[in-house]
Amino acid sequence: MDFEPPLLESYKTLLQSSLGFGVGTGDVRNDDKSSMVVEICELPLIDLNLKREEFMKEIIEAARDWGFFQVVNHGIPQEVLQKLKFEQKKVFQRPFSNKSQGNFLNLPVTCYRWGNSFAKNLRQTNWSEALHIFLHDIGKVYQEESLRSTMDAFATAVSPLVENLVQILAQKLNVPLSYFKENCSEKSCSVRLNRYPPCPLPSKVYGLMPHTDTSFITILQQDQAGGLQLMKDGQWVDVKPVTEALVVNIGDLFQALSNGFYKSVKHRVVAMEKVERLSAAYFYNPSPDAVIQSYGTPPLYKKFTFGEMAKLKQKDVMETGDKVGLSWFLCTPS
Ligand SMILES: O=C(O)CCC(=O)C(=O)O
Ligand SMILES: [Fe+2]
Repeated sequence: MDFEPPLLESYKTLLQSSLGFGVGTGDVRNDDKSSMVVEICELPLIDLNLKREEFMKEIIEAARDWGFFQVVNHGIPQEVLQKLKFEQKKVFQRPFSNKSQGNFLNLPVTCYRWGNSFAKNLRQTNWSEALHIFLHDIGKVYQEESLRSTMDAFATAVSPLVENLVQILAQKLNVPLSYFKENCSEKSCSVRLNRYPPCPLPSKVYGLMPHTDTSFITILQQDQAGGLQLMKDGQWVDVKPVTEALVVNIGDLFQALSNGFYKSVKHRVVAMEKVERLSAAYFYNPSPDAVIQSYGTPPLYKKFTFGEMAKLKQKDVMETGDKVGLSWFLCTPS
């Protein structure tokens, strides 16, 4: 299994110190009272074949109340999604030495991530590996033609869906209709392929640590393994996989733009002992110089550029293992 990243080895010190001090239950899934109960519940499931006014209303309500929803009849051919899964499985089976050395697939060195080298405690662990590719870099993967063309087909198919969704969400606000065309492009959006290997200590670490996405919105394809959870009314809730559905979630930028009307909700992936899990996320981001302002009175957040936010995030993650995110820009700091 020379493709597996040495996750256990990398978390050895954190695991040993947690055992030594016997912190709480030692189970990251129950790391605060609010997370003791995990309910199985179904997110709003929205059919994009309904009348436009009907699904628009459902989308706006779900983004406001949940920050998450699932869509069916989304227009992405199942064949593209299945092919992506196949290619994704294949690419992660390349030897770890190959994946982790710079220039993997002719991509920038930061494209491949495994575990979390900044983790300061077990709540910041990721039992996973990921390939994060900006759309304008997909062409660089020319030596792996089937992976390149499949990622290209995925990005091309998701693009009209994501543009449709942001227009619907923006219509409710006073955001100029040209806002997204002017600020978001191929250069700024990205795809992240995630792989969660089976984990021998699923109660000690996360598959993916709790976080909010920095994007405007994220479109996610998850497989049937389950494990994705979101925070709803102070409790962790399972996002049960629905065949042929895609998960959509609001990111920090839309929360800011909507003056807090739409919610960027914390989510995480629990580690699983027996099964491998794959997911693919499409992040709809603006260019670094895009100005994000809160459309609402009084504004909750000061104006900021996406570049400023990204820099702060990087600094916070390096120093503390986690990001502060939008709170940096609150008009009245909490
Ligand atoms: O794998 C998942 O289901 C979630 C992935 C995710 O939250 C992310 O990549 O930001
Ligand atoms: Fe996420």
